[in-house]
Amino acid sequence: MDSSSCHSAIIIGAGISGISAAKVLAENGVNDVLILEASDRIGGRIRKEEFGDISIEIGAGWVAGVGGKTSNPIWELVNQSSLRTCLSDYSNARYNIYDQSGKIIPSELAAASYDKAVNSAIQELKNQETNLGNAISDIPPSPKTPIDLAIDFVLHDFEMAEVEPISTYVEYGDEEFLVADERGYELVVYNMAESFLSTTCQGKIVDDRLQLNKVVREIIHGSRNDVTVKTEDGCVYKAQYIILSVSVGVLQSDLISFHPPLPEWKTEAIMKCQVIVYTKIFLKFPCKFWSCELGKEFFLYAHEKRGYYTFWQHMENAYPGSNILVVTLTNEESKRVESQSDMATLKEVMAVLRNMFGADIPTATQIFVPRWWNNRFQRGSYSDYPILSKHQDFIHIKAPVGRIFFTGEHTSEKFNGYVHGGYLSGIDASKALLDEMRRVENGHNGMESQRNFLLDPLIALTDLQKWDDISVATSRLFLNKSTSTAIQEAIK
Ligand SMILES: Cc1cc2nc3c(=O)[nH]c(=O)nc-3n(C[C@H](O)[C@H](O)[C@H](O)COP(=O)(O)OP(=O)(O)OC[C@H]3O[C@@H](n4cnc5c(N)ncnc54)[C@H](O)[C@@H]3O)c2cc1C
Repeated sequence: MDSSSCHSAIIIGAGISGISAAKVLAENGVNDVLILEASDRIGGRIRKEEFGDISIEIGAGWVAGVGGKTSNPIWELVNQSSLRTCLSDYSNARYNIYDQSGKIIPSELAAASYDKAVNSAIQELKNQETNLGNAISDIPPSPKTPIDLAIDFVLHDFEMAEVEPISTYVEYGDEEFLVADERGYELVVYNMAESFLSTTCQGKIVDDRLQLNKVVREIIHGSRNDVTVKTEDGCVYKAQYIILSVSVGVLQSDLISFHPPLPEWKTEAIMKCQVIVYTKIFLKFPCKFWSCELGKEFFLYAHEKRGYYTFWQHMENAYPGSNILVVTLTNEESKRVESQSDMATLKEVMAVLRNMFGADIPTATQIFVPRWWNNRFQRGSYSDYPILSKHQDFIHIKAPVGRIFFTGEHTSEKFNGYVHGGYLSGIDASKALLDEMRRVENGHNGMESQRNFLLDPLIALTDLQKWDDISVATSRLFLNKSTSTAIQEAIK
């Protein structure tokens, strides 16, 4: 498959959404798909690394949402791949809080602080809902003490479902299973890819339809018949359609330029979406010095700086005898640590651990600090929408622009931020593309198909009643004259 041919579709990105999209197309007879992936592997944010004789998950680690009435599709894929998993019970974390002198905070105090944090989060949510955010009397006091800050961090940065219902847990159940398997969580993506791409008997993918190390830099989508994609190494590809599965962090960056530029409604939706940086730092020790009793897997460190090496997990349940601890940072702390040397981070981490467990503990022999923020193919860990996000924001972030379809976890209204969100969004995007291909095949001309693409976001603008308003919207969509005439006819 050379770069001069025009493919039915090019999929940009080979994370779980790109691969699930490609699989659906292949299953529906669209076989001349080309997948362009910037890195040297598939899986994207599902990624294992060898560390201290085990496989660590530096990206997604858990199947979140298990045990409910409906089965999480990722849980099914994990089981079909026979991946070993381990139930995570966070309920005790709030009672395992160490202060800076190594004392465990009494459980009554911890429970009271937790209740206070939940109540104030609920109050804050009510304020937002009733638009009373400015009423001084209703603003809950912000946490100040180390224990309140530690609990606030866990409640908000770890999406504990006590405050508002989270679709993942409502729909699929509230259990979480850590993938603890040498083959890695990414096996799910590899198995999916191998179901439609050729592989060697050693399981290596050798199929021209997957091109690794292809960094897409430019998408030219002005033509009415095809789209042109240019990569960093100077290659040019053409396709009838594009499925763009890069993260919202990448869309917010200048890695890919669009000619003509994306319409304003699309760029607004992209820029509105928040990106969370979530960093799991792995530490290998010559021996254990922490408790491995039941209910002690997760523990917290209370410090006057919010999120300063707060959330800890030992890996003995997942990998007995591994002597590995994991500490999780988010957002500003993640960015701060990404910008310093691993040795500087090790020094900070050891000072924290010595505060908790005493001066005599051994220094870690290995450290692994993932850098999701500085990775130009990610620019963050996952999307996060404000609790009261509008349905319309999701419609816009997902809506196609001409021949470009959008997918990825950030396009999933219900499950953004999760592996299953990425997986399901890939299926959705391909189904939408297949519908469009069928419409064209059934004799609708390009104009009508274009009209369908462009009406989707218009329909979402529910306040648009009059043609005047539609005209404004069509100009925002960068329509040419003939296409806007088609829309005018369509709405008569
Ligand atoms: C640290 C961390 C922890 C997480 N923990 C969990 C968890 O426990 N449970 C859970 O359910 N989810 C978790 N997630 C979220 C989950 O990993 C993601 O939601 C999901 O993997 C996203 O898949 P995707 O296909 O949408 O995007 P990606 O996996 O990011 O795929 C996009 C692909 O596009 C490629 N790309 C980018 N730019 C270009 C370009 N210019 N040209 C070509 N290719 C490009 C990238 O290299 C990447 O392979 C976590 C994520 C992170 C980072």
